[in-house]
Amino acid sequence: MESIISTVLTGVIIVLTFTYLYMKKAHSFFQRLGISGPKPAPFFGILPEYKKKGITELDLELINKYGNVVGIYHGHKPIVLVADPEMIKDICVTKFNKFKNRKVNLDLGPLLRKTVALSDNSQWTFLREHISEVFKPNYLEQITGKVLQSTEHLIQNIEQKLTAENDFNFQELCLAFSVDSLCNSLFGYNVNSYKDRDDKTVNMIKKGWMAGTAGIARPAVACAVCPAMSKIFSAFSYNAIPADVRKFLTNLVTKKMKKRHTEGGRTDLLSFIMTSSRRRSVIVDSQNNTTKSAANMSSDYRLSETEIVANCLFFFLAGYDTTASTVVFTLYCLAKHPSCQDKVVSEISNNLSSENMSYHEIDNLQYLDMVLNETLRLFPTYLRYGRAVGEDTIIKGIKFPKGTEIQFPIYAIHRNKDNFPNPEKFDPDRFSKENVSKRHPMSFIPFGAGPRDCFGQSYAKLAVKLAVVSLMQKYKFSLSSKQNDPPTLAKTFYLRPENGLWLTVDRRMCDL
Ligand code: HEM
Repeated sequence: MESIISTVLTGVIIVLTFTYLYMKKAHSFFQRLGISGPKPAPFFGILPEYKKKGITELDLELINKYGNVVGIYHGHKPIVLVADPEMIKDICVTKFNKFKNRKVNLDLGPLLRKTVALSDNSQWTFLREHISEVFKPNYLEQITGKVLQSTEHLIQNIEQKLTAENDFNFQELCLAFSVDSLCNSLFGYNVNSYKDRDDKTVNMIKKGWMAGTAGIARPAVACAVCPAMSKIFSAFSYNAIPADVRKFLTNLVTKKMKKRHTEGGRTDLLSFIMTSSRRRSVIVDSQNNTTKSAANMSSDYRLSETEIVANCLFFFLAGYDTTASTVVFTLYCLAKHPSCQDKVVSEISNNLSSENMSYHEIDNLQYLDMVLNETLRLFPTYLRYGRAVGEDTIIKGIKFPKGTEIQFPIYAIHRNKDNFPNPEKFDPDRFSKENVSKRHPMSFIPFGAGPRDCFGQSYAKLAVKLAVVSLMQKYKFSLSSKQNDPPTLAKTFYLRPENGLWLTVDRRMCDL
């Protein structure tokens, strides 16, 4: 008995000693590179701080205390936060080829692996080239009417609410607008999901969104604390997107593709993606591991079906919450600053000629653009983005070893007084042409930067502007007494108000 106990004890001591030595070595990474940062908590590094403070407060604190380059640990995984605009330019633009990919520490499954955002090197180049094209103005012009249909639903839902009260939470309404607008723009599926809460397509998309965003937090933490876990997840074929969502979306997209293939004549992003992919000469379906020459294909499209399904799903992961929260924060800023709201309203009434607003008319509203940029400066709904170091590189005397992960703390960069004096103040004039030209371009990066920036930004800006214009034409907004000011921010990866956003709505005497 005694010998069993002593063997077990010896085993435990050996395991603990190895774990301790591993942790010590992992947590000395930044010391060896001469990069400063907070002392990591054993095993978890900085992870517990996210729960306490949220990314926003934590990033502000870190950059204020340690400067524009900070070393932090997610569990045992080192991450360099870079907030220096010149270094951001080097990493994202000038030396892009050395920092082309994102660092993926957990394989999210074969479907998400085929998205532009999570693919690497030549697969990324190919996907990006074909898919990003459909977000160019000539295509967006054709889907403007579809986004407008979703703004009509938004107004119907507000009118319904106004029969009972004029004080309500806009977060839910705008989330519904965002998913409706994406469904309509992407597949021509015109839905009012705020009213029709049982809509199966929207519910499946929301389930996929939840699984692909908040749902990956725990597995990601497990891999950060114990890197060997990523192998275990792979061995068990971990898939971030539940099987029923994958099956539903695959059926939906392939059915819609067949219809477009046989009938044609659609104006939605899916049709545009199919057209754009025709130029591809070789088709690789990595799920089936097959390669075909496009010339031998009888079908009309050239991206594999799985690639198209994956990227359609990703548009919801990337655009659903971010677009909705941007509408909500813009309304909040305008409600809080009535003189800016008046300026937006007079710009609309002076410049918009017809009921049916065109892409170009909306794009020409310069003051609205300044308001949106200033909102995104204060409330960048995507809080951090990152790059992996592809080869050892020295920037401004700091060595970035190959394989290291870099993240850019957008919220802290936008609220740094060196970039934006008096940073807490809402002042759209910061985005006048003259003022923009005086600033470093990388001090404002709500959509990332360089060849791998967000190509959905043109769609997101169009959707937000159409929603804001449609609402301003009908209603006047002020802050509700139920709304705390400034709004408490949720401690999530995407920026959103914690308890929704409450606004008071009054009908304008006559529509603009
Ligand atoms: C206000 C809304 C949005 C914000 C704030 C936002 C922000 C961002 C940011 C910061 C990145 C990382 C860029 C980089 O690494 O340099 C990104 C990437 C991306 N976003 Fe967005 N996004 C928004 C909406 C959308 C929408 C609506 C779509 C698609 C319909 C979209 C699709 C993408 C894609 C595909 C990528 C990856 C690009 C690549 O890896 O090449 N985003 N977004």
